[in-house]
Amino acid sequence: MNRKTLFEQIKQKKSFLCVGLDTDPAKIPAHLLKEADPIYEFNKQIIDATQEYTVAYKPNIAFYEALGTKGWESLQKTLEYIPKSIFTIADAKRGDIGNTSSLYAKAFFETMDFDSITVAPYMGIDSVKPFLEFKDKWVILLALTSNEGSMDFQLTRSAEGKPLFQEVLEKSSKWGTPENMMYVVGATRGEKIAEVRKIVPEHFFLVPGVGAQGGSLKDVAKYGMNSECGLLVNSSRGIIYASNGEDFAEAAGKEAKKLQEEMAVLLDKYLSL
Ligand SMILES: O=c1ccn([C@@H]2O[C@H](COP(=O)(O)O)[C@@H](O)[C@H]2O)c(=O)[nH]1
Repeated sequence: MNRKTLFEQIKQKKSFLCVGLDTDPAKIPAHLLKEADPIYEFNKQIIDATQEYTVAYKPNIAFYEALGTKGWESLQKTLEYIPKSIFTIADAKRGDIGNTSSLYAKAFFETMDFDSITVAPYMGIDSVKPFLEFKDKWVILLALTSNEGSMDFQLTRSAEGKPLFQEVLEKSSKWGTPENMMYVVGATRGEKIAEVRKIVPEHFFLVPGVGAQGGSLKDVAKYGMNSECGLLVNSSRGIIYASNGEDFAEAAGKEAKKLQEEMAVLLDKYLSL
């Protein structure tokens, strides 16, 4: 999917919500466990209940690969079930020497037809470039993550006082363009999002950390929105585990709707959509 189509979807749905499919067999409702593929059945019902409110789905690949062959099958079926108008993110956090990255790109962009993949920047340009060679596919590079440990490296400063995340943004933004590269920026970092926005004014940000991790949607919009929205805000557990009873899909739909309604207000406020 290209940037224009993504922005059209955001305007049409008045939403920049990404629903995270972090589907854990230990957390899905008991009545689904009798199904042949409980993970797929859970995802299918979550997708049915939330697709009206969301512009992206983000399966976290760890939850599927931990289950071996069956997990990969559930992932493939889930991907095929997601409507083509909705942006898909393989949250796989890959990146390796060039020839290996080429095969990761082939796995997620050709063998599976994801629109985008999260990539770690640590190994540098040759580990990222192979993902950028696919038309209308996206690299979502980790820039400033939502976890505590982001302080260990990302926020440490060079002798000149520049934080590492700034170096990553400045350098990597020359590898691709705002048409094929986004950045992960955690919602838990509040006003830091403004610093990132100054360095990369045009790029989309994938923003995890609202919901279960406590980040503020209002702050994300205030500090991060640009003229084409420029945000995909993810919530995983806050939506998909809103209930663990038979009403799980309905409860997920309600949570997604609540976030979409807040997003519609913020889009009106900052973009007059
Ligand atoms: O900085 C990051 C990068 C990725 N994630 C991922 O996003 C979701 C968040 O899930 P919640 O349940 O909404 O907290 C999850 O898949 C993480 O691996 C992140 O949280 N922070």
